[in-house]
Amino acid sequence: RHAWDLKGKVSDMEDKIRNYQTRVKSVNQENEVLKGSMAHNQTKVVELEEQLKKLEGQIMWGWLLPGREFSRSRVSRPTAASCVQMKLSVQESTLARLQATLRDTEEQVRSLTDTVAQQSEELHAGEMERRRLHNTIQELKGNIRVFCRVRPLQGGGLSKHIQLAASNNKMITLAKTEEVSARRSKTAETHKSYNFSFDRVFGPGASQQEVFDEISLLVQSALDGYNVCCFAYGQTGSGKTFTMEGGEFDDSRGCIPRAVQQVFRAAEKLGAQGWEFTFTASFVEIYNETLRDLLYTGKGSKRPEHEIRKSASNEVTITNLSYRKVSTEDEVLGLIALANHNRATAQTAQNDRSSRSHSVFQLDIEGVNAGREVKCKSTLCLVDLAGSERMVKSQSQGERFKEMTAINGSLSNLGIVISALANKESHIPYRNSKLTYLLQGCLGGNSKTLMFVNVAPEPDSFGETLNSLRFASKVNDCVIGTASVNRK
Ligand SMILES: Nc1ncnc2c1ncn2[C@@H]1O[C@H](COP(=O)(O)OP(=O)(O)OP(=O)(O)O)[C@@H](O)[C@H]1O
Repeated sequence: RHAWDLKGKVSDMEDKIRNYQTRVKSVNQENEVLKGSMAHNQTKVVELEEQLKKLEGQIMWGWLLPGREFSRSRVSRPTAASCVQMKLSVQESTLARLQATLRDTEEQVRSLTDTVAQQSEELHAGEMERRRLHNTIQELKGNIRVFCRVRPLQGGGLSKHIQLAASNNKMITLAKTEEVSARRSKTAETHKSYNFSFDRVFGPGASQQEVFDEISLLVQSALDGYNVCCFAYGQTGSGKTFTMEGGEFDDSRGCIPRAVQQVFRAAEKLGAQGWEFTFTASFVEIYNETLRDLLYTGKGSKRPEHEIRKSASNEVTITNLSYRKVSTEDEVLGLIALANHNRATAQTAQNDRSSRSHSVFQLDIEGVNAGREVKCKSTLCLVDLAGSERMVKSQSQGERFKEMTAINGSLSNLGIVISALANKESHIPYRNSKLTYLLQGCLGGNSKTLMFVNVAPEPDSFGETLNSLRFASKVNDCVIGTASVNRK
């Protein structure tokens, strides 16, 4: 392949991965068959050994008490003795046969054990190779990706000012026709259109499953030991929460519950290859540059304050935050429900608060393959950002002004951090906002980042949509360095 033929390389890699997956599947099946036949043989060995013992007992019995069973019969002693002799020799030859079978079976068990060990070695090598190939594909696709998602109009369909390219699912055009005053109080029409292209554009008809299919590869990367951060950006009501959390029905579930399901299912499969995972979940809200624990269950009056801290090993933690060890999908879903309850309580106290706060769900993943002394550690971070509308539109005052300043500050700092990372600047201003400070482990060189830009299709959202798409396309232009796996 030519060096520029990234698509070709991706498709080669995908073919390779498919081959590996088929091989791993068939090795797994062979393994199962071998294990079954080994168990069968082992039972047979036990049976044979028992038979052997019985026979040996009988022989001993025959030697010690020759003719015992014939003593009361009418058969004469010499005949009885020769009968016993015959019986004994039959038993001795059976014994010899059984001993030979036993030796054969033991040999078979040994060779099956060797085969199982060799196949589990191959399986492990296959898994490591799958991880390498998977990561190469992710790197070819880019460590920062931007997806655009257009929400359906209230009554269905797509508004006239938004056009999506049917050919490649990657382009979106915003078009506007305006009347402008011309000479002698006449008016003229001007037509303006703005084109944007992203890694993927989802139209209003895209299902939650279709959207998740695109990010599930990144979720796999999180299990393979890479930090992954996925966030939804867009104005209030554009579909961020729907994309991240989704609705209550099975097919309307969003990225967070689907990602959690994938993580637990994949971890269970890897368990068969000796991997053991531990998961820690946390859920935090950033409102007006203040952190709030969404998994807090204590008294409202005793809510602690939180600070972001960075350890010597550059790990970001939050003081007094609930870090919950979880081991099943249901436990995490329970925590998400608790977070929603906590958010709803704050929402009643302050109208529309959730639109004006960022919510950050983090799942810390630690994997150990004790038999092979391999470890990996990563964080999957899924963020529903605050509404991105500009200050001018909301004509904010007082408390609202403070909120808008905090939101605009943190969102624009997010853009600054991403572009500083892309430009490989020596100083990355993570500390300028709580959001970037908290996300610093999941942004940048050692991570894979995905941004959703959510778009509302209503004509009166034109300005905000244009603004969001401009921000997203700046992020899209960033190429962030190669992610490295957190493996020991
Ligand atoms: N793709 C979609 N398909 C169907 N309904 C959607 C879609 N996206 C969003 N909606 C609906 O549109 C409404 C607004 O969406 P949502 O609450 O997700 O927006 P948001 O950007 O998170 O807003 P906020 O900033 O207020 O939290 C909701 O009723 C949601 O169910």
